Amino acid sequence: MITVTGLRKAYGDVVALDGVDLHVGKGEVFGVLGRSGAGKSTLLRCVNLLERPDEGTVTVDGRELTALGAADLRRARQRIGMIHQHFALLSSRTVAGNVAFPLEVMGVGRAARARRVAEMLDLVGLADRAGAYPAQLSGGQKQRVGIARALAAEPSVLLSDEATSALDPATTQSILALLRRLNRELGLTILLITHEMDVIKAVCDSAAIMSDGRITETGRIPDLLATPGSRLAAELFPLPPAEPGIVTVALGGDQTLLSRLARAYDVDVAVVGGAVEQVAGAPAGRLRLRITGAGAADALTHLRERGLLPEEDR
Ligand SMILES: Nc1ncnc2c1ncn2[C@@H]1O[C@H](COP(=O)(O)OP(=O)(O)OP(=O)(O)O)[C@@H](O)[C@H]1O
Repeated sequence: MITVTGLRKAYGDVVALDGVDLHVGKGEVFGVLGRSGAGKSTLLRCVNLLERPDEGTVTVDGRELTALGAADLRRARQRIGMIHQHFALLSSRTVAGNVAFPLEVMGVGRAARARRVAEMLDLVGLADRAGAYPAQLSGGQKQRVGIARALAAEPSVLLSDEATSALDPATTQSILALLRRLNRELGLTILLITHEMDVIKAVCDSAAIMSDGRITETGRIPDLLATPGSRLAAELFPLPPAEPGIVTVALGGDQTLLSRLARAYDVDVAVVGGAVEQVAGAPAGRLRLRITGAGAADALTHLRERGLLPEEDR
């Protein structure tokens, strides 16, 4: 749905993007994680061409944006919604007026606009606040307005620029849950940038780490958890150094792995440490295990062959 190749962008001597390749599949929630200054915002602004890259291509929903002229680009951009850290609402307009704004720009008629605004406010749970002004809303409500506005023109892609960074933890979780629901119900593809691990854990199917204008790691989160030396896995699920005789097992979608292992190989499996949490709605993480008994070596071979011993080769 989003493909970026060889993206470069410099501001004078500062190289913000240094050859970025990225692919976000249709219906995926994809998170780009990185420290301040890594180039995340620049990447997001290049994806909808608010910023023109010096080199490289950006393709969204089958159209190469970097090859379009101004008028075509304006139309293509309508298929890309965006939400912002500080909401970027118009303070002189009501909630309904803010959501209607992109539809007015597109020339949608009054009746269709009103219908669509009501539908969007219903979708984000703000039907009763249509006449309120942004100053009368909480941060979470403001971001819901931002989301309703971003989706008003029925985009296929939503870009999220640190959308929960200004919100408290409980509100953050409710906004992330809303994004996940919109992803499921509307099939919306979401590309988000964040510096928060919890955001990645809560909503993302896939993630990339960005550092100094480059993507250093990318993949589906369960795959990264099973990848030797993965920095993302280590940051998502930090574990102390392993002791001798203890193995680290990646836990992905297979929740009955350990009981089946114990039955099949006649081994005892002791959990001596680990970090497991809900990742995009399913349990995932890493476990530290001591596996003993007659079939221990075969059990380890079974895990190794399935690529579930990510720390073994390090
Ligand atoms: N308009 C600009 N003019 C000059 N330099 C810029 C501009 N935008 C970004 N930069 C520089 O490019 C680099 C990457 O910035 P960018 O904002 O993309 O990083 P980021 O990962 O989003 O960080 P943050 O989370 O702090 O916004 C930084 O060194 C930044 O100072």
